[in-house]
Amino acid sequence: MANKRKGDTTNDTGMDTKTEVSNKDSGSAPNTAPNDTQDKSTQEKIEQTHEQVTDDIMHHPALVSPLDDKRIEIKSNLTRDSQRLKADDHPYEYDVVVLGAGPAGEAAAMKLSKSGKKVAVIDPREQVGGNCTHVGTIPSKALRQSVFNLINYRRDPMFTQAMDYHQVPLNKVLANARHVIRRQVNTHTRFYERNQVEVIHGWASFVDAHTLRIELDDNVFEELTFNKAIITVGSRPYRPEILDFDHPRVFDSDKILQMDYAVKKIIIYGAGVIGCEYASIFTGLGYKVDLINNKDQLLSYLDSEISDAIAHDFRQFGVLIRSNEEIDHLETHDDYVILHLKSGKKIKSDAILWSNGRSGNTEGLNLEAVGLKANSRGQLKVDDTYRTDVEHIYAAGDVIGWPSLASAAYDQGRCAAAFMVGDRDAEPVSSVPTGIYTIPEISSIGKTEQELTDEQVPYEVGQAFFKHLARAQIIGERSGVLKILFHRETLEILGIHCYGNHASEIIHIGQVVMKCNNTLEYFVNTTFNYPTMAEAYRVAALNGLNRIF
Ligand SMILES: Cc1cc2nc3c(=O)[nH]c(=O)nc-3n(C[C@H](O)[C@H](O)[C@H](O)COP(=O)(O)OP(=O)(O)OC[C@H]3O[C@@H](n4cnc5c(N)ncnc54)[C@H](O)[C@@H]3O)c2cc1C
Ligand SMILES: NC(=O)c1ccc[n+]([C@@H]2O[C@H](COP(=O)([O-])OP(=O)(O)OC[C@H]3O[C@@H](n4cnc5c(N)ncnc54)[C@H](O)[C@@H]3O)[C@@H](O)[C@H]2O)c1
Repeated sequence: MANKRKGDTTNDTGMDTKTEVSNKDSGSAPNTAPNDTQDKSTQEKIEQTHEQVTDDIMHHPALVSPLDDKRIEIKSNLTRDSQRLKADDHPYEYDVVVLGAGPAGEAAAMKLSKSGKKVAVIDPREQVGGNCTHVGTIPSKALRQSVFNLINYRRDPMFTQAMDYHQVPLNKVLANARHVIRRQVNTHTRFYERNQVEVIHGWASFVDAHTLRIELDDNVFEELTFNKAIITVGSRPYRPEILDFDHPRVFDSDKILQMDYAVKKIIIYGAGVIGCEYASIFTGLGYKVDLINNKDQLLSYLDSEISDAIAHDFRQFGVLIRSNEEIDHLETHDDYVILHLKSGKKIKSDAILWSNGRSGNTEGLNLEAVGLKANSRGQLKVDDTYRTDVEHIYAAGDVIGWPSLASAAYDQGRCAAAFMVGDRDAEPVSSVPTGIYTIPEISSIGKTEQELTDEQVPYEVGQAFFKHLARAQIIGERSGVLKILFHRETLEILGIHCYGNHASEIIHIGQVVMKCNNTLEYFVNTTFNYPTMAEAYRVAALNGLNRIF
């Protein structure tokens, strides 16, 4: 539970108490003030709130809801007025500075603030949320949802006939994503405001072990001093020198969000998570896709049955998977590109999306000034407490490499801060589920069949195919499977692998059961709602138990 501090304006439900006062003023809440003194103080509070509302509008003119033109209520002046005392004994301006306002930075800042530290978060973007909100997880998932809806409309005979379906440019399909981003920014801005974390917009680089230089604008710099720092600067697409990303037909996962023309055919180079998710998005939009994989299997770290299933479905939807291939060079023309592969193959297409890896954003940090060095992918090495080789500097999120997921980045940031403030129960992030938002989704936790076979663990498999589940039939899910791998003697659950829509949600039921050290019998001895997708666990468990003799 967070420490409640003087000046904290949130109550225990997370609601803003000043907003409640404002509601009373507008007559929407019952007036229960019992005496004159309280009436007077309520009136003062109302006036203060009105002053603050005007102040907020002046300082955050952009924070107006796009849907109803209502000002987003935030408490901007709390940060400016905060008279927070530094908890630590040191001569610096801040207890901790956090470099980067993505999920890792935000979680670190919230934990530090709630532990009573004076914190500043620095990020060059005008808005918080990091690459996750602006170019990564959020836009790609919102885009996927729009495409998913489009696919369902097209399958429905009622709409197929009514809709004159043409190829739509990607940036048009992104309209919904823009709303989601805006809402996410508003939500996260309030978190910073309410937790009195100062957000400074600029590029940070180290001057020495306790000083940062911030580029606020072109050639406008400011310096600040700090006792400790957490580096959460995230990552960006890796751009090999042989490609010209300024060319209008050459894209990476950031630039693709601006694609303003429709294409018929696209090459996706790199069949990792980003490449596979975009293969689903593009085929959903009706594009033909050449997916270039430098390995022999798609997403080879997945259970091979699941990996085979996605490859099979991709082919059905018009993706041509080219395995064990490597780029030689790319020929660019005004309205097409030709990819030359080392195997001698040539592929002509309207555009190319390069989705082969990411690099940590450490280049501009002047790490030498603090005695740190990033690896060849721009990533920093940390120990189990997220501490770098320099004692007072920690790092979390994409910049430390594995697993490079928003889900884990948030937990890593919080844990890094917890270790920094000396929480006894802090634990490093170790077990992370996979959630891949292809169409259909893939999600898994624990070991794969290949791993268990290599380790000579006597396991058994329980399966449930979605097509047999009542709920799946009702909602029209035709493909999908849930696989539970369990120890055939102890019935311990060793791995859960799910392929099909809602897989990324379904997996968490199994994750909890695993985490609580329940065996496969839990799913048989527990009554599930019917009809649900969760019923897949009961079906799979029974299927597995029937294999035991
Ligand atoms: C297309 C795509 C889809 C994805 N989908 C998913 C998904 O579905 N699920 C999932 O869990 N993960 C997904 N990810 C991964 C996820 O987005 C990242 O793991 C996550 O954003 C990492 O968070 P972070 O806090 O480490 O950094 P980021 O989100 O990268 O934020 C870092 C911030 O630091 C700032 N910064 C950089 N340099 C400096 C500097 N010198 N000074 C100050 N600030 C600086 C950056 O501007 C940025 O705002 C996806 C990624 C991509 C690219
Ligand atoms: N749903 C999700 O969870 C989701 C969705 C999209 C992206 N992501 C995250 O984004 C990250 C990037 O995904 P991806 O598909 O681009 O690639 P990837 O990390 O899967 O790697 C693709 C290939 O590029 C190579 N590579 C990686 N970084 C490199 C670098 N800096 N220089 C040279 N080669 C490099 C890798 O070895 C690999 O062969 C992944 O780590 C993934 O976790 C997650």
